[in-house]
Amino acid sequence: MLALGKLLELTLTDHEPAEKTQVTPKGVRLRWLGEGALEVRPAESEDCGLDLLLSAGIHGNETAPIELLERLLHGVANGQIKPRARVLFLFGNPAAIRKGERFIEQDINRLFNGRHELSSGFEALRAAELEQFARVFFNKPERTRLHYDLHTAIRGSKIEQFALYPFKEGRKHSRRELARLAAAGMEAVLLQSKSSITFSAFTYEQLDAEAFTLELGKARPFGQNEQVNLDKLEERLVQIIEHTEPETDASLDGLKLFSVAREIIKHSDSFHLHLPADIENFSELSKGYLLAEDLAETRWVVEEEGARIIFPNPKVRNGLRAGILIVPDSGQRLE
Ligand SMILES: O=C(O)CCC(=O)N[C@@H](CCC(=O)O)C(=O)O
Ligand SMILES: [Zn+2]
Repeated sequence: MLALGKLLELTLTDHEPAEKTQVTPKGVRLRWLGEGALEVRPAESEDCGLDLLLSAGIHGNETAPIELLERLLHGVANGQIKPRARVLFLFGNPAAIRKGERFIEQDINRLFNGRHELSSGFEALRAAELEQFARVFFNKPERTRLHYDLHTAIRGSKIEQFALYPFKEGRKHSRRELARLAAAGMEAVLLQSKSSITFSAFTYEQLDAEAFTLELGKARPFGQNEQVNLDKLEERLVQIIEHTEPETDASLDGLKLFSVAREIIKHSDSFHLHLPADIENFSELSKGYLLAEDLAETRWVVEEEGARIIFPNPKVRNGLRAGILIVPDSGQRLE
């Protein structure tokens, strides 16, 4: 296998490859762009016009998606996968991946869309660098742009695999992309209703990519991911890369849709979340339930019918989201 196919090994050992570009016997070009960043380019005659960004390890302890990208890259480097799309592989937070932690100083996934400029430290610098990798990758006109940012969650979930679809004023969520996600094994999609500071929000809002955060199961250390079944997603990603994807049925039968009712923001150290520590994502909360309290007698009471909670986390920094309250969505505003 070409040495550049070992991007994960290079990243884990903080090693810069001697040879930055390598070409497979079939004319597929692999180019190392920097730490944790590798571009794959098919021969011009094979290129199907899709630019696909695959990122993982934005949170360093979310290893199943990192292992998935490594398998795909090995497949490309040893000729088993025959790319017809340009693909950018990114490992988001190499220092945190090496330590097996979500982040070192601060959560990179709260530093996009300009937030890194208001901050400092290496995670802010890395967020700026990731934005630049994405900006350069998606700068070619008249090509289709797609970004999947792969994650796993801190806690168990009543719905194991789901996507978060960013929001931009005046832009509609695509039914076709949702059908593609369903075919890739996603059981639910959360339609965002406001701008955000995550990586997928950046590529969606600023680079005009179709972009998603994919949540794929529970975060576990390297080599302990046998409970995270990524077969359907892997199969679909190979088809997207090879341009052999079957036409997807545009009906969204079986795919659950949700929208954000409210983001729960932790304002102070007095923030208290009234949920059991082991509560699962998508747990239902009844109307009238006192979800959280904060200083100045702030109270978060559930008012919505059919409300559920995802990503509850009282340990986030003040000013950041400590959970998302979601409600079922009819899908009427899809394009
Ligand atoms: O399990 C959790 O609490 C967080 C899992 C995770 O990392 N989720 C992403 C979602 C990003 C998005 O909102 O698109 C995150 O919180 O960064
Ligand atoms: Zn994550």
